Amino acid sequence: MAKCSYVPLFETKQVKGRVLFRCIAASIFLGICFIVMYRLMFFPVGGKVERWIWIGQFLSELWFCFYWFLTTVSRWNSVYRLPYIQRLSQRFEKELPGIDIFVCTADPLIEPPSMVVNTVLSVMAYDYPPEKLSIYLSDDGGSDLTFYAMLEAANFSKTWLPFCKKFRVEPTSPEAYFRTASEPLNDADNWLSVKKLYEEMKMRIEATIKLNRIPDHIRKQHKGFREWDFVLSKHDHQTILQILIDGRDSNAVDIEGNPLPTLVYLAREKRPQHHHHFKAGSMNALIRVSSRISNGPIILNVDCDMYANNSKAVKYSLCLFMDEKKGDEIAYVQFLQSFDNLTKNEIYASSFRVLQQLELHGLDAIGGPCYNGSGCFHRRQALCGKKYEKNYKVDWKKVSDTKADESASFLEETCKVLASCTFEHNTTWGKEMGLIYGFLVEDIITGLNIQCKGWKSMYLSPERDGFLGVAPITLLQTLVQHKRWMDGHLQVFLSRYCPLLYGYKKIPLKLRLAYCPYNLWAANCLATLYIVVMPCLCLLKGISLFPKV
Ligand SMILES: O=c1ccn([C@@H]2O[C@H](COP(=O)(O)OP(=O)(O)O[C@H]3O[C@H](CO)[C@@H](O)[C@H](O)[C@H]3O)[C@@H](O)[C@H]2O)c(=O)[nH]1
Ligand SMILES: [Mn+2]
Repeated sequence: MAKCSYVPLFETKQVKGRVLFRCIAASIFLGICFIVMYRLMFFPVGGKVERWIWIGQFLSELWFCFYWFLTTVSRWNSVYRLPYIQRLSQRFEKELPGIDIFVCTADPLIEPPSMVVNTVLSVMAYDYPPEKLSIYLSDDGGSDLTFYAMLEAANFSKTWLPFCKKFRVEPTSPEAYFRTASEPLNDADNWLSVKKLYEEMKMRIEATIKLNRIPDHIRKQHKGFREWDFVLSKHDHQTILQILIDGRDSNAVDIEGNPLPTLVYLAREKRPQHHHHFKAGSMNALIRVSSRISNGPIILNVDCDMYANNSKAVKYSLCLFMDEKKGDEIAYVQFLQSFDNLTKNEIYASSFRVLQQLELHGLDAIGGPCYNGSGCFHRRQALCGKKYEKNYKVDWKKVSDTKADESASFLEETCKVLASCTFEHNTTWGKEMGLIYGFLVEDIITGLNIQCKGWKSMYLSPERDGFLGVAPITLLQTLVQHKRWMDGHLQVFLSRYCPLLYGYKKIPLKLRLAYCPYNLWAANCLATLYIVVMPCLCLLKGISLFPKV
């Protein structure tokens, strides 16, 4: 392609309202100056207790000022990206790369297989050539119930994919779609019959879950069930790998004869004496297994509780990765995460609106958003630990066709070792390669590490949300999640990966500072507790905190 004909595949725009935001920030800064002046000028002279309380308050206030400064860094300059998928289709019609999609699930009781099925079907139905999509489900629950649900999904996809195309279904999760859509005027019979098929499938899955075992007549339907004869428990079993749909097989077609995406079920080996490293461990096993089977240069990671809500998301992300000028330095493209179970007043602020709609756009302007675990497209090489080198260029023609040519059963057997407990021994998996182990927020630390290797990341928030998930909505769920995140972030701050030090000379200072409000989220509790408790105690004791007039 001639260089002079370069037309960008995406544009970067400034978020509106910056001037207003900066005026408000300036006024807050002025307020802070007054507070500091007040604390210094009216320092109590009499009374030892008063003096110490005063100092405590002053320190708490200084902490909040510092925290405000950190958050302001990430909000100062916000940008958003505008991808042009028409240009992408025109330019790369034949060279679109393979996409490997990883869905993680861990427990059939907490994450019901009927939900997992919906997530898997939603990503199978992306508006993208199906022969270039490979979906991998990692089942850390090692459950034959989840495996059975995947068989049902594989079967239903033969109807669902052509249906999505015909009726331009959005969202492509059947549960979410049928919840709100009503039948069209034309071809209502067909529409209703597919809805019925879906409901029957859902009922079959739920009945099996209720039964809590796979009935014999179903067990006979697939060779894969025989694997469970050797499963001792969820924490003690061999690798189970089954290619449920082999996209390379010319017989793997939907009811209209179009090819289907590849669908793979993986339950990596688990043994009580080996640490499994939670989601990071399962992602790393998926990276290795997929590299043998489909080896897509781009990997999408979604949690099983987050379905694809925008069928164009793959193409949107490719507009960024494949842009000739700016694409080659991007390691990952994080999508805004939204939730479809939010309560009206959202009393626990479970959707993290300020983070999602403001701060991540700000981070995007100063080096890139963090990796948030779900709804994120990765460049395989960057995720596998490659450092960014100047003038690194991808030849999309070369990487677009890298599938294995061995038979599915051969692949099933030979890939098992890649997901075994001992495979990672004496390797850099979990340290330099793949997702990093040992942190409660493996996503954040992995994203930071990738950025420190010279890569950029970008943030996408299309008008129609890319992904919709399930947020905690009860107090208990919220406390558990927030505590885990706070712990995880503080752990990052206190580790050798502390952005301020680890990122020195690797990422911009602004980005290092912008990571800190999240890392120091837990540390806020000390100042907050002081400010909340002390004045009340003083009131009870009759200690005056204000200057006498
Ligand atoms: O041993 C495990 C534990 C969890 N998971 C999966 O990891 C995902 C995230 O777990 P969840 O309990 O839903 O955590 P959330 O707090 O909702 O997840 C957010 O925060 C996590 C880090 O704390 C990230 O891993 C997630 O991607 C991010 O969406 C789910 O799909 C799980 O199935 C596994 O695969 N194996
Ligand atoms: Mn979740």
